[in-house]
Amino acid sequence: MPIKPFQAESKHLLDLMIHSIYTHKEIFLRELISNASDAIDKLYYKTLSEENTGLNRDDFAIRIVPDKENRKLTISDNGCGMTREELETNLGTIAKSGSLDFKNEFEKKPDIEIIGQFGVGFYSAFMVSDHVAAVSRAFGGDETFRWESHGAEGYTVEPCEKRETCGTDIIIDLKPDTEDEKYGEYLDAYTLRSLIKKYSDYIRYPIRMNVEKSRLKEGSKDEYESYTEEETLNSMVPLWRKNKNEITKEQYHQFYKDKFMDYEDPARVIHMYTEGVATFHALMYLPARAPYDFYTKEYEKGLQLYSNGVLIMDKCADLLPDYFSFVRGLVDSQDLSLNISREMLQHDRRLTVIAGRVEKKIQSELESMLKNEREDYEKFFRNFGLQLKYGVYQDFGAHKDALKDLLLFHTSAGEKYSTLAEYVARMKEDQKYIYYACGETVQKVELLPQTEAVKDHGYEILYLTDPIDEFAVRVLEKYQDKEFKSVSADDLDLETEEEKQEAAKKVEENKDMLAFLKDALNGKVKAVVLSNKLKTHPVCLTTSGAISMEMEKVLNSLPNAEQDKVKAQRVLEINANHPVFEKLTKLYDSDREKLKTYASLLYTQALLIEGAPIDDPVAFSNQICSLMTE
Ligand SMILES: Nc1ncnc2c1ncn2[C@@H]1O[C@H](COP(=O)(O)OP(=O)(O)OP(=O)(O)O)[C@@H](O)[C@H]1O
Repeated sequence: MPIKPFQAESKHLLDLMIHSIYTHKEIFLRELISNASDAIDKLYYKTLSEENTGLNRDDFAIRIVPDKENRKLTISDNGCGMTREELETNLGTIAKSGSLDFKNEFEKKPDIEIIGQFGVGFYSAFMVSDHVAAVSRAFGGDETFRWESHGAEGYTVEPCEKRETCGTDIIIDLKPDTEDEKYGEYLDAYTLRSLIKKYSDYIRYPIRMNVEKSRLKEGSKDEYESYTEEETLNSMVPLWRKNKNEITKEQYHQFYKDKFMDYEDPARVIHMYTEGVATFHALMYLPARAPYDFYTKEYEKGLQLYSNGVLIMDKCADLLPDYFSFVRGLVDSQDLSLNISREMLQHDRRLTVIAGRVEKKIQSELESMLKNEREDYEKFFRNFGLQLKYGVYQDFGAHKDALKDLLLFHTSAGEKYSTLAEYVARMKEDQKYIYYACGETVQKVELLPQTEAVKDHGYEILYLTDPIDEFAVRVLEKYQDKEFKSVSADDLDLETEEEKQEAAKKVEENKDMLAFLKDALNGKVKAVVLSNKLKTHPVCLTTSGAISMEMEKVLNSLPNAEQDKVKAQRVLEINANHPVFEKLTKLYDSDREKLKTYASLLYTQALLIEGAPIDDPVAFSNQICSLMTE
């Protein structure tokens, strides 16, 4: 029999398994049992959709056969089985949808993380064995084939003695025991039983094993005899259908990690049962960190949908609003028909009711987390807060009321995150607005000259550092009747009447020079004005109209922004109390050519402070140099 080589990725993975120092080798059993259960599931679907399959749900089972004498462990199922071709493609290659991601991640991680993250499936058998065989007969097929491999060099497939029913036996020869690893333990009934309880208790088909027992000999009072009896080792009740108080935290977490391929425990478990218009169980999780593809187009949101314990859809997107797309989990309802099509499902009123309940539950869990486990919530928010902010903005603000209290912001008050309610509670008595300032990072926003006057009044400022933030705040408009106001707005309303009059006087006195500066800037700004925001800095840029500088940056960075670039209407503000201003007024009287250069310099400086691109960096540098050499 010629040995066929494994596909490159498979070989890589196999090598990893064979030389694994992974401490949880026992998971091989879970992986093989879950494959067996998947294979039965596939066949079970057939019994639902096709008539006269001759199959009966009660006949389905997984069998574990330990053979101590020959150091073999067999995991058998009477599921769909595999044809010769399927044995080759399924076991000779990594055909999983995640294989590409696997390839990319492969190089970077130690084996522990790979094993945990990808649920390496069938090949995990090679962690405990040097020789693995799969004997399989496909449903509807007449022949049985034997796939076998001694490891990374390749595998063979050949016909063999016919199995009685369709299904697969995975036969593994356990490695010899070493000082550190007692592979023989996997033949021990006690070990097998506890591993199955630990990892595979919720498998929906019975996992059976012949167990040695002893009993009093008939007619005897003290003589015992041993006998074997087949026992079902798993309780079969899906975890989500059990009572909360019967489930340990570890079980919840293990279930999550197995099912959703995460190697970290989840941040939170949400388990609910509802009766009434829609009766359903839901088991949902907040991941501890955003999946690597979460903020990409590839990420698909959705909950698994079960009808009475049978999976009918893997990612039912209609069950989750976009702003909760990070939630992983499942919904199981007896009200939904097994054969319901995707199209029909979308219009199913019960599904809408379920989605509504699920959404409310997630919201209230997040609220309670924010209130009672602040640190956890902040960690959650760092991962997924962006999604909530998109939610506020989405659909013209339709969901803003549900989400506004879940938002956190950095503020000028210190390092801690703040909710809007906390900000408002701290507002000074005479403070009319919720002030905000935008920039790339907290450090950069902190340095913005525009924040000077607001801070000078002792008012706190929200620091908006994500591109979506300002859009979200604009959609919110108000919080507890307090309007949001950008520190760059021209109507900050911070001055007293007296200060206002004085400012108006100064504007009047300098209006010709301001008009000259504006002209000198050649259409780059809508106006040049005397600032009411600056204390120590000479200039800053603000905007008039709906588009701010930050929004200009965001909108122009969108993929389709190439043709119609958005431009904020810029206003150059000058600090009349700064020595530079005095210089400007002098130049207005003595050297207007030079004043033009100064106007250009000040404008470029303001752009730099704002983190906006400057038109001509070389000209700017030349201007500075000629000033230096004057
Ligand atoms: N007992 C079995 N009966 C029928 N097909 C099987 C059985 N075990 C494995 N297979 C087939 O081999 C394929 C590869 O199995 P493997 O465990 O490596 O990956 P997977 O089950 O697809 O993914 P994962 O285990 O990571 O969820 C399966 O997708 C399935 O088609």
